Amino acid sequence: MRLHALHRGSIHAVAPFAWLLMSLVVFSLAVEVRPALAASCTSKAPEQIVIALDVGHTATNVGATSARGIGEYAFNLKLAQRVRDELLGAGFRSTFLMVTELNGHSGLSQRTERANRMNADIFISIHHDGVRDKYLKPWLYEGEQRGFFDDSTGFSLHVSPRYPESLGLARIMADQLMAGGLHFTTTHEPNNPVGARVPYLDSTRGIYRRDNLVVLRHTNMPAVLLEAGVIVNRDEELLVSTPAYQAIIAAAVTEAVKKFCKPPDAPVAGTKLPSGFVYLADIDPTIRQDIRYAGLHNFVGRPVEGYLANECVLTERAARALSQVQAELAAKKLSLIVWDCYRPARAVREFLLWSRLPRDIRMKAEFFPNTNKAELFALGYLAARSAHSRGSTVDLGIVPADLSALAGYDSTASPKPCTGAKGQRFEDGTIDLGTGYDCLDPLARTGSPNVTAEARSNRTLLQQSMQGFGFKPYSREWWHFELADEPFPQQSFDFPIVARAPPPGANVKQEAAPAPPKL
Ligand SMILES: C[C@@H](N)C(=O)N[C@H](C)C(=O)O
Ligand SMILES: [Zn+2]
Repeated sequence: MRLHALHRGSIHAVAPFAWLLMSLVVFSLAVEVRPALAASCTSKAPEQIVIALDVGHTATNVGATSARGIGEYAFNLKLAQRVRDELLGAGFRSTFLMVTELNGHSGLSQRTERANRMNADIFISIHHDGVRDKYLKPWLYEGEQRGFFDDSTGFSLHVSPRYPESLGLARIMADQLMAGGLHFTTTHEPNNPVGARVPYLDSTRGIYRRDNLVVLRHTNMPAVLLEAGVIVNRDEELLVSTPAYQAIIAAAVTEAVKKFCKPPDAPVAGTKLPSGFVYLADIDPTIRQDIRYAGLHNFVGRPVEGYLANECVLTERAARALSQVQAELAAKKLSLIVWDCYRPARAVREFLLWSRLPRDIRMKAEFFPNTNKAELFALGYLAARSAHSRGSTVDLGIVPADLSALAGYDSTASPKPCTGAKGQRFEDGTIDLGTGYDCLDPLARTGSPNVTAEARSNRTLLQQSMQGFGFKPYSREWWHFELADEPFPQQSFDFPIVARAPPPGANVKQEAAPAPPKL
């Protein structure tokens, strides 16, 4: 992929390529996370799962040029054919190779329209990586002047943050690629000038966040762009062309599709919760919910592992106690809002891994402006064995009962520190509680004298309301409460949070998938 053509921040630097840039980006950048859906393929037999394999670039607009002068398109086509054969061989009989002739924006729209029209379950765009032209070093190959860059190696995966399912697919794919012995590239990190300079969605797996790639944003299905290797690297160009390398990629993609569509441990919507657990919405639908770790607006800046739905799951005992708090607050024309409830142990592991990556500080400005990320666990803002995983702990605040809609989160807007005064920090609709939620800062200490008198009194109201029904507060975080008499005091759970079953009697229509159009 031609990198200079993809990075918004480099418009001036790449003026000659502006037309190409225009063709690859869309300018409506407000990011809205769509509700997590179970992958549509989980309920289908392999031969019914429609897979659109998009060959990146075109025969006349070839993308990056390899160290030996070959257009990226040729690499993409060959690899995509190899991946298609592997998928077909594994029983995915509805795999279609998408080759586009049109260049520019129309070509990109054509790709997404085709995939949408054919009701594809999965969209995978195959690419090979380059670097910005100005970082290429000259060399002579077979008498021709060529450009190379040997410092970059490895694969990368790119997804739009609007679709949590895409991130799920990318994570499985990255794991498979690494299990095949490949490593991911750090080329595209924000502070690496040679690459796309985009944030990670998962820095442990080489998954980058792409807000503005047409093929990822406008496809109506889980969509992943795979950069299979770096063809401006002289060794890697040779490596990616070998049947052995292509076989690893093909096997990894196929295995990822298998796991994504038939995950052994990923229950689909409506799967029964372990005994003793409930969906809070089934116990008290009046309690507002904004499960932050299921979306982008949290301190890691991405949906966290195990949070596949924006649903509060708790032990029944905790949910019933919370409902009593809610009834008491309703008399004051107030309501609870929950931000985190049961937390799968895998999410805690992800927090731990994330805290060890010093470069990933994208969310610092809002969530921990004054705290060193490496110390978040030591300082007690995060627990390595969290009470949340026992199912009776909840993070919550108070909103006016008549609050209409919660303000949307725009991840592209300038961050507002959570320590700012009400009106200056993110407007979460709560009464003034002194900081935003998950403000990992001394100001969030429940008894902090440094917040306004109104915030102190509101914290006291929250604390007294919760203590009245058996919850213990936590001195470091005004929003965190643990049920004292919890049913599972010694256990840590790790089941994923999935969507609730539709209410009984709901008319769920099962439509037969239309035959995919000929490409
Ligand atoms: C991170 C915050 N929401 C939280 O819940 N912290 C406590 C200490 C935890 O991780 O259990
Ligand atoms: Zn908490």
